Amino acid sequence: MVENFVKPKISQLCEQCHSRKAQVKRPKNLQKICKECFYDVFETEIHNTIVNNKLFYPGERVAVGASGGKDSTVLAYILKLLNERYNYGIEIVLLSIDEGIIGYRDDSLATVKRNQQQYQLPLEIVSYKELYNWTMDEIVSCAGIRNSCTYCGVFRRQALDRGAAKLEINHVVTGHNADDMAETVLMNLLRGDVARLEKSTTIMTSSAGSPIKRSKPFKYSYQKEIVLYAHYKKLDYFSTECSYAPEAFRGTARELMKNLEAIRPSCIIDIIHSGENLVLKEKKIKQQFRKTSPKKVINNENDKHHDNKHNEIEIRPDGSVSLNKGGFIDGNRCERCGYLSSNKICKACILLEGLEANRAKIRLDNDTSSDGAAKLTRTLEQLSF
Ligand SMILES: Nc1ncnc2c1ncn2[C@@H]1O[C@H](COP(=O)(O)OP(=O)(O)OP(=O)(O)O)[C@@H](O)[C@H]1O
Repeated sequence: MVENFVKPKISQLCEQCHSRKAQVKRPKNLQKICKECFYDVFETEIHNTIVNNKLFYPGERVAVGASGGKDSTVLAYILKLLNERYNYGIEIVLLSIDEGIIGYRDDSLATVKRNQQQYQLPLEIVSYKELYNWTMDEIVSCAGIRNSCTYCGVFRRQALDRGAAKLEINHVVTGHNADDMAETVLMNLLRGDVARLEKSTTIMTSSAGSPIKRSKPFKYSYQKEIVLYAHYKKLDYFSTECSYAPEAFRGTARELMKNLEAIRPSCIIDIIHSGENLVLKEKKIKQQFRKTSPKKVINNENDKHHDNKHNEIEIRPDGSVSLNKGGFIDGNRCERCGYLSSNKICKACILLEGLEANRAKIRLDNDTSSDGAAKLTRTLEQLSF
């Protein structure tokens, strides 16, 4: 990807400073500028996003969700730089989640550990294994690869919250960029998911029931510019894609957006602006909920103690999974794990329940002995339905 930008054939003066030689064609607007002006506009745009949206307050402790990838590496570098340059007065900590993906996350965490040394920032690592007693490798071998992004997404969101809570930090910043956001708008639009569409461009969010807010300082930063910045600044980042398949529909939306971007570079920002200015009529939201009736619902019949609505998982026609939200009540705690949740049972526990049941079934299927049925009964009895 970087190769497209490394040596642009530009033999003219920078359109910004008009003194140095132009070396970069900005992916965002195709402006031909010198390296120094590129650093300046890129950093200043992020600073403006932070200031205009009042993302931080002096004295605030902020955790950077650090995956070792390009986005979060550039985010940690730039936040440290801007904090010193503009005196935000924030304290920055790196927070990494080890999902347990051998050959991918172990390598990227090695990068984060080097970043910790390079940027002299504290680092906290929280693993799925310690929180859930499952690694993503175990989840995929039990539940298959198809819905791996759903499991990983739910667990990571909660793990970032739990990691931040452990550090007594209320604010996690992530490296989600303009491309990610435009993709999400497109996906929700194409799916007709009007409820999500309205929220998809919000710069600061929090899960219902959680005191931990999440923000995206790269909301307006193009992925290509982030890569370019990391490349010119020689930042140390991990560039391998996750070993498990990306969410199928997101991949399609990404492809569509890349094609649109090739014709019209501003389309990424334009899609975000469209999303920001979208106002929905209340009546239409209600109609939308009726339209998205589940194609298939996994429902735990054994749950006699809880309202079954909380345990529904909808499998959409595109193979993606959505969990039933039930009624939101702020300040609730999950009845199983005790962690903050807007539902009686948090999403992570609902997924874990399905995984445990699946694991028991797999054990039985692989068990050729005659007392297999009795063993299954005993295993199911041990599960905390
Ligand atoms: N294992 C992790 N630990 C901590 N934060 C994470 C982890 N995985 C993702 N994040 C956060 O979520 C953001 C979006 O992650 P995602 O995997 O969707 O995108 P990405 O483009 O690959 O990001 P990156 O280049 O930073 O890896 C990351 O930039 C990072 O801030």
